[in-house]
Amino acid sequence: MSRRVIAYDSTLRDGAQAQGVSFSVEDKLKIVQRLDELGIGYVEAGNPGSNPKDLEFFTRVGELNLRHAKIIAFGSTRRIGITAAEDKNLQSLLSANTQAVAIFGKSWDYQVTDILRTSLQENLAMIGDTIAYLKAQGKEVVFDAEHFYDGYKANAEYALQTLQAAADAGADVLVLCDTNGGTFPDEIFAITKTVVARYPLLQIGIHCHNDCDMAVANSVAAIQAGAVQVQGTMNGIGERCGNANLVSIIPNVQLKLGFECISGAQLAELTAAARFVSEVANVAFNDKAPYVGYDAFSHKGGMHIDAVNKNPKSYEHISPNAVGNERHILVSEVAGRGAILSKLQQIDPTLTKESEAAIKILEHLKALEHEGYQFESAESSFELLMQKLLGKFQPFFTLKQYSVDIHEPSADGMNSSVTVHLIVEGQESGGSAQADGPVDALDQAMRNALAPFYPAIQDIKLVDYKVRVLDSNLATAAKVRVMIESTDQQTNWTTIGVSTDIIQASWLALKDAVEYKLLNAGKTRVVA
Ligand SMILES: CC(=O)SCCNC(=O)CCNC(=O)[C@H](O)C(C)(C)COP(=O)(O)OP(=O)(O)OC[C@H]1O[C@@H](n2cnc3c(N)ncnc32)[C@H](O)[C@@H]1OP(=O)(O)O
Ligand SMILES: CC(=O)C(=O)O
Repeated sequence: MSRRVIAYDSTLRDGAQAQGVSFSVEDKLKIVQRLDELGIGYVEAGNPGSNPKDLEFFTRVGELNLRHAKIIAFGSTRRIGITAAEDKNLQSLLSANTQAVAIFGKSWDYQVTDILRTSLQENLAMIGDTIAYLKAQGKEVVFDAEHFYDGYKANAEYALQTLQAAADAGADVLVLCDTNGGTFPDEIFAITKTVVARYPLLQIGIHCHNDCDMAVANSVAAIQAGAVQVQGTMNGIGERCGNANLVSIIPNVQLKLGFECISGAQLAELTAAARFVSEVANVAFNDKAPYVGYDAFSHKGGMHIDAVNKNPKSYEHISPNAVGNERHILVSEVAGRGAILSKLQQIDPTLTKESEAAIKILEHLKALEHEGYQFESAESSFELLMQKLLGKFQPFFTLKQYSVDIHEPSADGMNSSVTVHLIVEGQESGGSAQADGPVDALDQAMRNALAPFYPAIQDIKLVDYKVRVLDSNLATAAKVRVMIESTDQQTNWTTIGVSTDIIQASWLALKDAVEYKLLNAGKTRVVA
């Protein structure tokens, strides 16, 4: 039977120590619920002695109907020279009313003398008294040995005495912390192995920080050395460079090392959970994140795409489905025919890699990318391009002319007036609009001209508009690339335009956005 590793999440405690992160009570409750659904064993949810928000959270978390996660309240050992019962922070910790608590204590001699400014003996008493007191209140106690690895390297005998004080007082789990994140995996492995051998009856845990970009590797090394509890945060958010990223650790230990951590069905929720937490934390999601990033299974090189089409294992270390992610085939100047074939076959199933059309479209794609287009992020423009080059597309409208008038100072914020003349269904149709920018006015004027013929375009909303200057050494004569993301509330799609004129680049991207919507709304215009 495979060994079980318990995932212990500290997103809401150590993650909340990340620069720029501040969770509301509602945020915390939502995240706890999601972590519970993911099968996380422990959720360290805050420090009740720290602030009223965390105290309120602990009064409300009982409303959730949790199935997996035990909620942990976190705090430090008692203050110097008082009893545990007299310590206000410990009283707050108890008021959180959780079944389990985590206590951190110093295990590096220098930290005791220089930071706590007390004797090594008093620190051992602080650890022992605190844990004994919490055990007497019926708590399950996790002891975080802060700076354990640095402490062990400086004074192994004392670092081990701190663990012994915790074990003697009845701690249920001894967690070895690489608090400064400066230790390497070989050291973590060797030191953890020594501790695991010393405490065969106690659970040993690992808590790593990412200051050398080693936190995941270090956590995995500790598990290989016998640790059974792994602490970390979702997406690795945390103090300084962050904590060990549970989103990488869980699939690593489960899929690569064969340990049991969460169920297969829960693992398939990992991508959605990681993105959810990032959204709630208001931290930009890392598209390059292993396992769960958008790019984790994106293939761009033509030879890679050809191989993945033949057998996904050729360039994928696991199936993206295992972690709830998906494969993306990117179309670009480094693609080959294999990259565009499946897209071409959706339009004309008779096409093959050897078809003249496949070769022609690939050449056209590469020429446009040389001009500044970038289709990997604008697949809708590429779909239209394929339709057009295959002679399958009949225009919904053609442009006769547009004129743009930008006037400053603006009257009531409307500085741009646009008139658009289109040919639709063989008739001329005009539209005009005023807005607080020329692109918005152009968009509205085009819709006004088209709405009588195609009411569906009223559903389209602009979600994002990005401009990138392509050859900046030409200053104002440079080409610009405009990318527009649109939505009709059901799907989102991105289109692109490139020109030396920003209005024309925007027009090209807007026109593609509307054509794509019309094409997909009815498909009536595609020639059979
Ligand atoms: C490695 C980690 O991430 S540990 C967790 C760190 N997390 C946090 O600090 C976030 C929550 N912290 C807080 O809200 C506040 O620091 C509080 C409420 C806990 C304490 O606030 P204050 O009483 O004003 O103290 P302050 O934060 O300035 O200083 C920390 C004190 O804790 C003491 N301390 C540090 N570690 C420990 C410990 N393991 N056991 C007992 N006391 C400790 C320090 O020596 C210092 O004491 P001093 O004031 O007598 O010098
Ligand atoms: C306990 C903790 O957060 C640390 O040592 O890093």
